[in-house]
Amino acid sequence: MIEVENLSKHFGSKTAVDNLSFSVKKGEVLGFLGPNGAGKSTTMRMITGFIPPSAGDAKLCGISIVDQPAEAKKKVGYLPESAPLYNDMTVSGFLKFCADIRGLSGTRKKDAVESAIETCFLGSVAHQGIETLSKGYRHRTCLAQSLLHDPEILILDEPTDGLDPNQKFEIRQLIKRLGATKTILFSTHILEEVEAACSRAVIVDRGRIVADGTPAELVKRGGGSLHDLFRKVTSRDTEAAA
Ligand SMILES: Nc1ncnc2c1ncn2[C@@H]1O[C@H](COP(=O)(O)OP(=O)(O)OP(=O)(O)O)[C@@H](O)[C@H]1O
Repeated sequence: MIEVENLSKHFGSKTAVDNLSFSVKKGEVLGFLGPNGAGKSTTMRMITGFIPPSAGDAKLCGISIVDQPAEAKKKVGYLPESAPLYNDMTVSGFLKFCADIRGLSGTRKKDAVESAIETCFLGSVAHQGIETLSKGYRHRTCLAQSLLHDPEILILDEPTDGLDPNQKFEIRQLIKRLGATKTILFSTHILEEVEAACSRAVIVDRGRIVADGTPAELVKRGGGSLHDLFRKVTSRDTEAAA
């Protein structure tokens, strides 16, 4: 479903992503882990076509994001790290606006907006201004926009970042539920999320893969602790920035 092939990104002399290759099979929920600055967001931005790779490619349902970006983007819903929202719109107004951009109209647009509102539990705030929403609802509104075109693939950049424990739980449950029908790649700093929501995880460090396996395999490799494995295979942020 997602095939990342020798993907690299250089910003000047800085190599953010270094010849990365991995694949995510249909129905997998892959956790994308790594310390700050490891290259997770940059990888996700390249896979979703927001920035061009310096080298390599990513295929979404077999379609190259480099050669056929418009077609490939149709296959994917993306929740960026700092998702843009229009504060002066209502939730449903914003989702209708995003549906327009996705090229949906008529009944398809109405159904898509209703379905995204229902899936993300936004019914009670659908007609409320985005600026008046709590962080959790704002977050779910961002997530809802990524679902409008019913993509086969979801790429979520730190979907639980900044949420309170109840909201984190809700988003994890939602990811698990969406994972029943979609292929999901999501980044997180919360290692417990791997066991709670993922069928597989990849740990990156300095733009390279340093571990890849099921949560059980990774825990075993860490001698019973995913935290221990993470500390063993990744560098401190002071080193990573060097
Ligand atoms: N536009 C840019 N210009 C220059 N350097 C960049 C740019 N975007 C990212 N970088 C650098 O690339 C490296 C990887 O950044 P990236 O945001 O992908 O890491 P990350 O794993 O997502 O980190 P975090 O967990 O903190 O979000 C970092 O050193 C970062 O400073």
